[in-house]
Amino acid sequence: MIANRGEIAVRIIRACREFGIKTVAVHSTADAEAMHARLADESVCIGPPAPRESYLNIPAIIAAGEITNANAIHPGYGFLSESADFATIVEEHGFIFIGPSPSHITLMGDKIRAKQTAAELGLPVIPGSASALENADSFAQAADDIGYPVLIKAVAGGGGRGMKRVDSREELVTAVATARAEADAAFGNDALYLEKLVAAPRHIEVQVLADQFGNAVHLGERDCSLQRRHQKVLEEAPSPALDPHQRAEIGARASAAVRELGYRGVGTLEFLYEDGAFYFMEMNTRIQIRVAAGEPLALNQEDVRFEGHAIECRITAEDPDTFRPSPGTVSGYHTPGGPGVRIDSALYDGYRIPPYYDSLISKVIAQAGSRTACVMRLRRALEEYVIQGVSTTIPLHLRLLASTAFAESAYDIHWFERFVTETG
Ligand SMILES: Nc1ncc2cc(-c3cccc4ccccc34)c(N3CC[C@@H](N)C3)nc2n1
Ligand SMILES: [Ca+2]
Repeated sequence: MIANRGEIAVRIIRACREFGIKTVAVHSTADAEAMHARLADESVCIGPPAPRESYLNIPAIIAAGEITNANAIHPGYGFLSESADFATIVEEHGFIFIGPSPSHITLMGDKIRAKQTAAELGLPVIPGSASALENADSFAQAADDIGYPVLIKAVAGGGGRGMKRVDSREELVTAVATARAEADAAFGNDALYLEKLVAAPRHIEVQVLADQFGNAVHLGERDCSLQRRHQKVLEEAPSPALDPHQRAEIGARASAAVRELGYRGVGTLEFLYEDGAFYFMEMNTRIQIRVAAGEPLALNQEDVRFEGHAIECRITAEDPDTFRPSPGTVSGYHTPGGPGVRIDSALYDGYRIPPYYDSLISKVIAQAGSRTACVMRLRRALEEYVIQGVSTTIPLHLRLLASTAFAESAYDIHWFERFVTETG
């Protein structure tokens, strides 16, 4: 059973069908005609459109698993995928949770413990306070030790929420008070800590694969620096910023850390990268169906080859200049094709994009022998893609691919937000 919707639910259903695994979809009343509900072997309505009454409604999701006799629940990403409570309840009800263990989710949800664990595993971490800080004096002392500018972060935070940049001693007290109130409101936990600000980094995600027999390999990295308000806009592999030596080095450290952690499954280790230095940020983990079935890895690091280039554009149903959401009926739909082009989407001709959920509607992925060829192929695919009836960010992606900064891969995590402001 897939406790999710949209393109990720479609992708999971496709993977299951190729293994001959029966699938159950859950959907809100707004998603009764959605593709994931149609593709699955069975589909169960779990409530009204509001996420807290449907895709975040744990009792309704568990009940759907019970009445369909599901034996495993896959959370996808977002929604309940990083909720330790959900993972625990799923396992308590006798379902396999196809995701990280509740203890791993809890560990990675506590940003201080996650950093301590990463450091113990030999990963480079961002200089900062070893624990949460209480009063203004301890913040002032820690900030003087670290050196301004510093970043105040919520221990229970993540995804960019609850971070506050502080450039001088004068701003510190107010910033701490504001950050504490925001953390309490957002996470019900006002614990804060301090880190040295990494001013203009790239965001690099290293993919690792491990089985429970102690084998772990890394599958290279994705550069996810092009983002807006913590939503990825475009991802590419390999990162244009890394040379083969750096790739091998950070990959080896990531797979060694996962091996040491005794972790099994597919995992992503997120790093900030600046001036040749990596800094561990967080670890996202998934369990692949095969590894969940307990099969040993069929490959070792020497078998892993890095060839060519791949770029993924994440298309949203938003106005390409104002980013105002643009739900509505897809009145005409034609997907690009040809060699090296993949479309991951739940759209179809006549589909009604609901206003209740996040605006990602499609991922266009191009692969080619070089970055230049990949950009040409991706542009051709985006120009071929027809989505009528709603606004999409396809024009913005074409502008991004045509920009000099992109061609020269001269961008950091902040560049895209400036680019849309200047050229919007
Ligand atoms: N010490 C220090 N310096 C700079 C940082 C910059 C970010 C950050 C800030 C803004 C956008 C980002 C996009 C991708 C990755 C990181 C960011 C950051 N994040 C964003 C979400 C959360 N994973 C941590 N932490 C940082 N920490
Ligand atoms: Ca993450």
